[in-house]
Amino acid sequence: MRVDIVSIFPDYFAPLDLSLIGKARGTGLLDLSVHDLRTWTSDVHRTVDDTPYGGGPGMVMRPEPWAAALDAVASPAAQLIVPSPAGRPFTQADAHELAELPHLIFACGRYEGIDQRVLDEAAARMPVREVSLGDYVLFGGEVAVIVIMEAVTRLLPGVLGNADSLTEESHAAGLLEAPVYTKPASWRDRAVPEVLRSGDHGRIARWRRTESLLRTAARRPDMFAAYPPESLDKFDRAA
Ligand SMILES: N#Cc1c(-c2ccc3cc[nH]c3c2)n[nH]c1N
Repeated sequence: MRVDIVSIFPDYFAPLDLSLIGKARGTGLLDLSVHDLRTWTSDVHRTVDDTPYGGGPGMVMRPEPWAAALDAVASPAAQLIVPSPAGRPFTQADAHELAELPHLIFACGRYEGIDQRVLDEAAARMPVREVSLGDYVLFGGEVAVIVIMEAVTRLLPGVLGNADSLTEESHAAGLLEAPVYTKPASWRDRAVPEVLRSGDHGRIARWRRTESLLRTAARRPDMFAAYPPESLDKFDRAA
C-alpha cells in the first residue's frame, strides 16, 4: 500500500516510524511518504492560509498549495481521505475498506479547514472521503491521520504476527471484546474466571461470547441494537 500524507506539520508523523507501522515500512508492506504542504507555496512567506469569505473567526487554507500538492502526489488509483469534524464517522468497516486500497492520500487541514473547492476539484478525479474520529474538535487533521493509519495498517496482511487477533477484537464482529486475563491466576485476592483455566475450549468460547454481548449491551446499546437477533441464541452466561 502506498500512502501520501500532506501537512504543514510533517514532524507530527514521526510516530509512524515506530512499532509495527515502522516495521511495515521497513519490509515494504507500506510505502509511506510525508510531505510539507509549504513545499507547494510560491511566496516568500510560504503562505498556506487566508481570511474566510463571508467573515467569521480564524483562517482558511488556500486552494493553490493544496491543488499543487495533490497534483504532485496523485496517481490513477489514489483515494483522498480528509479528516474533518464535519466528516462521516470513521469506523472499523472503513478501516477494512481503506486497507484494501492501493493508494491513500491524506490531507491534513488546520485552522478553520481547507477551501471547499479543493475537495470538490479533487472529487472530479478521485474518490474523496471526509471522515471524523468522533464528536469532539481537534486542532487539525494530523492526529486523526495517525489514528487512521494505525487502524488501517494493522489490517494489512503480514503486519500483525497473529492474524487471529483480528477476529476476536472489539468491533471485528460488531461486538466489544470480552475481558482478558493473564498470569498470575490470583492477584490481590482477585482470581481469573475459572472457565478460562478449565481447558474446555467450548465453554471458554461461549463465556467470551456471552461477556462480549453483556459488555456491548451495557456500554454500546447502539451496537447491540444493530446486532443480528438470530445471533443471540447463544446468549448463555452459564458457560
Ligand atoms: N477527523 C477529525 C476531527 C477533527 C478535525 C479534523 C481536521 C481539522 C482541521 C482543522 N481542525 C480540524 C479538526 N476534529 N475532531 C475530529 N473528530
